[in-house]
Amino acid sequence: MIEVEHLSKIYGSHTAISDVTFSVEQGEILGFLGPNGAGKTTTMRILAGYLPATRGTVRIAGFDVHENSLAVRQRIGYLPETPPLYLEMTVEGYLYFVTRIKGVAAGDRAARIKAAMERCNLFDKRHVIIRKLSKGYRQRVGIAQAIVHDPPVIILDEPTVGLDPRQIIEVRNLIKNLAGEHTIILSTHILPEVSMVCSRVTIINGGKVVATNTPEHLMGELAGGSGYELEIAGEAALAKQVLQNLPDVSLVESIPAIGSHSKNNADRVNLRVICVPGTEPGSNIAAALLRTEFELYEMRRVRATLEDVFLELTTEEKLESEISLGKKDSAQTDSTQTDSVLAESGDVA
Ligand SMILES: Nc1ncnc2c1ncn2[C@@H]1O[C@H](COP(=O)(O)OP(=O)(O)OP(=O)(O)O)[C@@H](O)[C@H]1O
Repeated sequence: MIEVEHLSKIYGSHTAISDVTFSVEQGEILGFLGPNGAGKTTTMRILAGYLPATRGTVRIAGFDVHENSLAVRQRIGYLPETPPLYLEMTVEGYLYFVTRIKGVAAGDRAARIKAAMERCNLFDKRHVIIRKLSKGYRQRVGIAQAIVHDPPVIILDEPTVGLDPRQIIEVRNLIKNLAGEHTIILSTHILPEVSMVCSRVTIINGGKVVATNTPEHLMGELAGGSGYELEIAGEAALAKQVLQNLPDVSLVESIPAIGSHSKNNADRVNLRVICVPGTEPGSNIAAALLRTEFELYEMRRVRATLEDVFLELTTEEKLESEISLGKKDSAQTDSTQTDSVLAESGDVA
């Protein structure tokens, strides 16, 4: 439904995006994720036909954005970072105005406006002047204007930015409910938004696409899979040898004490076992330890998160050649660019 190929945009001497390629299938929600300045808004504006690309092509529903701009505009709904609202109009009056400029047939307008207001939970506010609405309601009006002509494709640029946690949940639910009937591309720098709302994600950094896949695949493959943390009594070197020989175990390493008992018992050993992505050798690990008469005091699952993937792909300095579950902490400390992303993700999760 959306095909973006080798897209570049150069502002003067500054390359904002370079060779960006991805596609969005009919009915799916693609998250376009990247840190500040990565090129998200530039890409969204080119997709929506508001900005010409320097190089590359965008096709929406089979139409080239550059060559068939009008046909594309009729088929997309676009919510820019700042919704284009006329503050002195009522909600209903504004949506009526939008249906007129989007070319909705006169006989269909009332029904389309009612459907959009109901979808966005705005019906009770239909006679209210937009200036008097809260930011959350204004965002709903922004989404209503993007869907009022029932476009097959919806482009949303940072749709939850500046909203409070309750409004964020409402807007995310609204977006999820639009999927299926509509194809949606959603730009964001908020990690939980992607896991909660999107079926696939394209990660952009420094104007370049660094990964495209499902959140689950990215977490499983790129962040090195999941693992287990163990507290046992016995000799660390021997335990490592036993565990390293098990199928589906890719790495065994010592870690600092994971519980207070560990700190108070000199014979306790703490280990992290990293597994081959997609495998679950937990029961084999426990059985092997008990068979070799190690005492097992604690065993817990550690899963890689989308944050691990995001940090790995968007942190300027590569930390180590191999990603391991243990790298997350050091990555968070080293990355200044992604601190705000992580702080924000914590706020709203
Ligand atoms: N009109 C412009 N002229 C010159 N440079 C620009 C212009 N618009 C954006 N840029 C630059 O292009 C790069 C990408 O900007 P863009 O706004 O697309 O990023 P973004 O991922 O949307 O960032 P944010 O999350 O902060 O909105 C940035 O380095 C930005 O400074």
